[in-house]
Amino acid sequence: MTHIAVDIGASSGRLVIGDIKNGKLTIEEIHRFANGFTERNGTYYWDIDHLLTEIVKGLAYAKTLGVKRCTLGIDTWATDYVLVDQEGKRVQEVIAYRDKRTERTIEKITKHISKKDIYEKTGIQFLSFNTLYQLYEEKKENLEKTKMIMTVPDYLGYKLTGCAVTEVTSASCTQLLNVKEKDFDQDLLQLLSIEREQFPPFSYPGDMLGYVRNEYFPDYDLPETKVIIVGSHDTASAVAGVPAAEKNWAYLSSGTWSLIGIESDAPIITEKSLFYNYTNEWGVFGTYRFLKNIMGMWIIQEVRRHLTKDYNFAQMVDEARKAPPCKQFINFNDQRFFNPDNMVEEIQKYCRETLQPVPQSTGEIARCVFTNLAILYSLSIDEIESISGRTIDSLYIVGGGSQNDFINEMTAAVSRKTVFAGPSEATAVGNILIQLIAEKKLANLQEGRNLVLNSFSIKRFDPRESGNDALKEQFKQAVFSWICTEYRLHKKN
Ligand SMILES: Nc1ncnc2c1ncn2[C@@H]1O[C@H](COP(=O)(O)OP(=O)(O)O)[C@@H](O)[C@H]1O
Ligand SMILES: C[C@H](O)[C@H](O)[C@@H](O)C(=O)COP(=O)(O)O
Ligand SMILES: [Mg+2]
Repeated sequence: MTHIAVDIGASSGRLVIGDIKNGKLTIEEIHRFANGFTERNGTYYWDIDHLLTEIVKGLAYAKTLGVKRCTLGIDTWATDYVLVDQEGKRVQEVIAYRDKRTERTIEKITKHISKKDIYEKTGIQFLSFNTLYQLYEEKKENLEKTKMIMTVPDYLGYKLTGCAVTEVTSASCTQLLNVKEKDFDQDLLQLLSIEREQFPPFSYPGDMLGYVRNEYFPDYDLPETKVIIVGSHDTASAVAGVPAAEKNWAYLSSGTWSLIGIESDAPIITEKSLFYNYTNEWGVFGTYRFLKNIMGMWIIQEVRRHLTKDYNFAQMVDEARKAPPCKQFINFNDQRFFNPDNMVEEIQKYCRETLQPVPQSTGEIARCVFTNLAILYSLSIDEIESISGRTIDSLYIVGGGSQNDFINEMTAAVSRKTVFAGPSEATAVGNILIQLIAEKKLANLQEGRNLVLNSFSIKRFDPRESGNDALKEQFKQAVFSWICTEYRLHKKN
């Protein structure tokens, strides 16, 4: 039996075939496609039909490779949802989380229920685009027409199999689940005038969803495909794919977003975790992903989009290395960087406002982005250690961003932690691990993680290496200018 992962992030999607051969986990990307949102009449939308078509195309291609039977797992980004009416049709197109409709919604909702109460109920970080806030802004007539509210990965599974579920790792990111009651929180649903029954029954990683209904796709010759529920939230699958063998490790799922955190057997919901805005997204097999969203490679993706010359990401790293040491601190988690019209101009404007040198060249801007992301990662590790009481010995960076050795080196240098980088397709790898466990080819997740460690080349960055001394000097400069920046910002306000 072949196993295929569908991993769709904000910038790209891919189908990856995986299996265990000669004691190693082998993966092969068989189909990759672009993802992204477009603006129509002032609203940002995903193209969900495009994503479904690309999944089916990838399955048809697998058939041409000789795959007659397979299992399939689907993971995507979280928080966005699909409204499905009585006939099984979409009530409206799928709005993207970077849409501006929820810019002020947290303020509106916290007039009815405090942040402290919401956090104590859900343990979920406050992101302006959480499903709770999106549904608050949803047109009432749309919700009245809605029979089922589904997250994006659950909707894709439904369109393939006809089976409707609410997978818990993705559902937890809605900020609607009561972490003690392990179900949707009635107070929050009431605030939205939504019934619990509008969400399909829960499903859990390792459950079987159903078979792809080939009759739904008469134009394609598809393998017999059994869909298995994985960590439907891509970050849940990414964490599952982290090749950690020892204890006291943290992860950084580095893609469009940087998700940095630890795996916990219980939620961590304290005054401090609320203050630093950490979340307790549900993980696979009853774990919790205690983590924080950092703006991530979105920043460099948007910088790249506004450059006059076309660079690939490896070239941007080369340009950064050639540039002089970074002389400015930018808190890229500032909401102004969430979806500005022009990221290059926004970065330069921030530096002017905070009386810092303004980066001009591609290399200067790229170095500024990478340097400041590494600082934010290192600060987060400090926060995680302080909140959890754990000592973090190593940071596993996985996802596309794990290929950025400039950031890997810098993060090791300033965090003083050993950094392991890879696999870049950890999300797809974790997705496949869960399928292998469901198919009894692996006993448990640790066996899977050990297999990943022994199957992929994982780079190691030691904080004590001499090459990092120069970096530490740069960081002293950057952190000093950050302190000055924060002071200037507060003085200004
Ligand atoms: N060769 C590379 N060198 C450095 N960074 C890279 C490279 N390839 C990809 N990246 C980084 O990985 C990011 C995409 O990561 P990925 O995990 O595929 O994102 P997502 O899942 O959000 O679509 C890119 O935005 C880029 O910053
Ligand atoms: C909006 C959420 O925070 C987002 O889903 C994030 O958790 C995530 O899934 C990031 O995935 P990418 O692969 O797009 O970085
Ligand atoms: Mg991703």
